[in-house]
Amino acid sequence: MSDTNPFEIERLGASQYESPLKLSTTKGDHLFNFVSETDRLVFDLSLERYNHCLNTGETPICMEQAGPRQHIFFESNKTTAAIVTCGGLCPGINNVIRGLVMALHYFYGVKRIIGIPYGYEGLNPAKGHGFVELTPEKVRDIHQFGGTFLGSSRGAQDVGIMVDTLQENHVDMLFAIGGDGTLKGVNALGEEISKRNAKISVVGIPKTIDNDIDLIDESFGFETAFDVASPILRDAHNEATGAYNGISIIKLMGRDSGFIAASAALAMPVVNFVLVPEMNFGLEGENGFLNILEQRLQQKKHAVIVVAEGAGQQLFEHRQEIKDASGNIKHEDIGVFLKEKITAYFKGKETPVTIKYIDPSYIVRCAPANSSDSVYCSRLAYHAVHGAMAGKTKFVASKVNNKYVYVPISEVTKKRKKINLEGEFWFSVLQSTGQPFSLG
Ligand SMILES: Nc1ncnc2c1ncn2[C@@H]1O[C@H](COP(=O)(O)OP(=O)(O)O)[C@@H](O)[C@H]1O
Ligand SMILES: O=P(O)(O)OC[C@H]1O[C@](O)(COP(=O)(O)O)[C@@H](O)[C@@H]1O
Repeated sequence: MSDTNPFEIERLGASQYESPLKLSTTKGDHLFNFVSETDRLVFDLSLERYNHCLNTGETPICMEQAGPRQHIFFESNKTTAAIVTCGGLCPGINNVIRGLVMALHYFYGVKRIIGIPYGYEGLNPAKGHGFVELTPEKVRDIHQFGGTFLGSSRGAQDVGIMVDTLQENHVDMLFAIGGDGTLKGVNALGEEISKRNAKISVVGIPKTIDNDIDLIDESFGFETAFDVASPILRDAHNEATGAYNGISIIKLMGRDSGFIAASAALAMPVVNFVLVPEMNFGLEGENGFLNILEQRLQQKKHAVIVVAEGAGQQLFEHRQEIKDASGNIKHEDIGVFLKEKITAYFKGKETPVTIKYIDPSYIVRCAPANSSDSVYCSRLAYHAVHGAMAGKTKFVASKVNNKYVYVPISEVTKKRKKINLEGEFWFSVLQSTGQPFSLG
């Protein structure tokens, strides 16, 4: 946020050009419904956040209504835009790329759009990836596919070198599609750009299937993730019921937050246990997971367990902290661990069980976006372009309390969003599964 007014989204300068936006209809041309620049709002605090601010005296977060501005900062036909995708894959990345290119080209007449290959690595010339020229023809069909058309990467790059690359290539605006790490990167790029007094707008479009970005309603692709996971759970249930004391264990992604596992279990209510990183559960003893599972088998003769990859890490005795190239902790394999523990437990009791272990993590992550996410991705992309063209910088385009808004990047990277184990969402999961409130 700017030093002068903590409520404002940063701007590169005063908007100077008339927006070229027009909508043609058979009834004649009419202008877009522009969002007034004086309509800066501190709005959309949830009741929970409102109470938090009241109790702590914290300043409410400024969000601006997203949408086209009548006066824009960049002269469209002299503008160069760049797009980069970083971090793990997620359904909908290609829809966002496509939406950005179409909006830049058709809404504003931006002629030069470059794709940065392989994440922030592509902004380091030493890596030799070059650039990809992006046109409407090139991106026309990419929304039909999962993954990212541009490629992605993890790992730190020198911020100074990246800004050098942007300046040397006359880039006016950079759109970075990524999660927590990417957005921190956008912020760092924005700081360096300000130091150099350069007029480059940097914009984040939050992406992660873990749905762990703070403040925003949901990250795109998250809904597709549990949509894709649902039939897998259905079939895992068929496997479990097809054998006497059948147990299916399905591992889903969720490094620090268990939203995919919990939502998938609600979407396909055949699940009996959901284990998420937010829980601190034990295996042994009367209330331990193994005993509760045994009771379940005695009553129903089958069980379906969904486990998020970051769950139960406290159960590993000699845990080594291994990190990926970006510094994210790589968790021990809780799925395989549970399978072994359950096998050993029932063997010790001479109880026959049939265990099926299913890990669809990467299949879920690289699926194409479903219709609902496709709508969301297009709208996010259009709003990101409107904000950048108006000269706003260091913001994310997103949806908060069901409204499209611009939020200062620094506000969404302060902490990760997690399931509130005292909240209605988690209680619904417990009610749906019949799982006890605490395990062990
Ligand atoms: N504080 C930071 N400053 C600059 N770049 C960062 C920062 N944190 C992460 N990055 C970079 O952002 C990229 C994506 O981060 P990563 O954590 O892998 O994925 P995600 O964006 O999905 O969380 C990586 O290239 C990483 O080095
Ligand atoms: O194996 P990879 O590609 O490093 O990714 C694994 C991680 O990526 C995710 O899918 C998403 O993580 P990011 O938000 O950091 O992109 C996590 O659920 C998972 O832990």
